[in-house]
Amino acid sequence: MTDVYRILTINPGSTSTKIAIFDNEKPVLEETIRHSTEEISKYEKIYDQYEFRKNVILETLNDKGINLTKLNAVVGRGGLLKPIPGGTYSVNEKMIEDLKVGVLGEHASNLGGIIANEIASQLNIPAFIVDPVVVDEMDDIARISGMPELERKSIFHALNQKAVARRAAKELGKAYEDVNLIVAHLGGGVSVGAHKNGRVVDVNNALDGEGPFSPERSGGLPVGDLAKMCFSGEYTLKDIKKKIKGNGGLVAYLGTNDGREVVKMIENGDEKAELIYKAMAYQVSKEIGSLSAVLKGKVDGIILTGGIAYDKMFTGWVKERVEFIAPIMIYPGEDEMIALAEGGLRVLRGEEKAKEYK
Ligand SMILES: Nc1ncnc2c1ncn2[C@@H]1O[C@H](COP(=O)(O)OP(=O)(O)OP(=O)(O)O)[C@@H](O)[C@H]1O
Ligand SMILES: CCCC(=O)O
Repeated sequence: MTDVYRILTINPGSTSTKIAIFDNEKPVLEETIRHSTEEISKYEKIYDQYEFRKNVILETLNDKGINLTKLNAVVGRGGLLKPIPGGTYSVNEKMIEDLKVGVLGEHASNLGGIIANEIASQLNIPAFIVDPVVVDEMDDIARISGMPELERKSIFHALNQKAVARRAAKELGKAYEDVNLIVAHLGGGVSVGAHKNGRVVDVNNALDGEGPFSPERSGGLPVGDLAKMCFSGEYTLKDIKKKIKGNGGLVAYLGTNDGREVVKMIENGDEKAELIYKAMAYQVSKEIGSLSAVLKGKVDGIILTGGIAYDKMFTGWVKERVEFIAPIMIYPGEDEMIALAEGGLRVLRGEEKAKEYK
């Protein structure tokens, strides 16, 4: 009987691949392998990066003297699969197929399950993914957009949102299933979710033009004007998509996706930077307010997380607008690596059965 489970976790992001080794919940290795634009931009599709990313992971583990045969499981961040409820999933053939083709689109995390599976199958141990970006627990009422051809989709920072929500529930002395929380993940993308008794019943699609604008995404837009722009003949579909995701938000207004740069601009007296950064906080606050209506005002806590939650000026602006709703809890950064390990551990310990992706 194994007391200590050793788990390798893999989290591929747009500019880095994070890996970690955990002995149960204890991290024994945490590495962020950065990828330069030159390294990444030569690959047309996310799947084309597979060999490159797998090799840098294996080289890093080798350099750190990690004996792979001691691993009990490999857990990857799941990608743009078909919509599924939250939880831990065994990697299977169907999942690999969908991740390879990018059944719902291209995202670096599509490689998480594929690489986890490759490493695990060589070692004859299980491979899992946990709470991928397509976790979909939305209420049916939240799917209605106002245009029957377009259904709202749940695509968000599910892994970190669920992890910090569980942490907050614990701090409130309750089970996640017994609380109502609003979680705002403030990263390169921004997602704000209503967690009602353990289910994310409404959340903005953080990848595709919904919710607040973010460091590099436009968020929701005035649609009539957007439609005119699309048919003006000045832009291709690719141009417009890039304006929504990649070159939107802070990048479009201020030329940077780095919140720390914006803070410096404001400290140097840049009034435009202050207006735009404040507008981002204003939109995040409005989104939180709208989700308080989703939860009928019964909100146990509002959680601010992600990289921008390190910035006290930004969280202060949000706090002053929404603290009348519920207590504010700030968890800067993300808990993604430990969340991956914990998802694997719950299954290895028999506390939860791994779900099957169909
Ligand atoms: N102290 C800080 N002050 C202001 N902004 C910060 C600070 N630390 C990090 N950030 C900003 O947080 C953002 C990145 O957040 P995070 O690392 O959560 O995003 P990501 O992992 O790249 O993307 P995503 O969370 O959307 O997957 C960047 O704009 C970064 O500059
Ligand atoms: C949508 C969640 C992940 C991201 O922002 O890239």
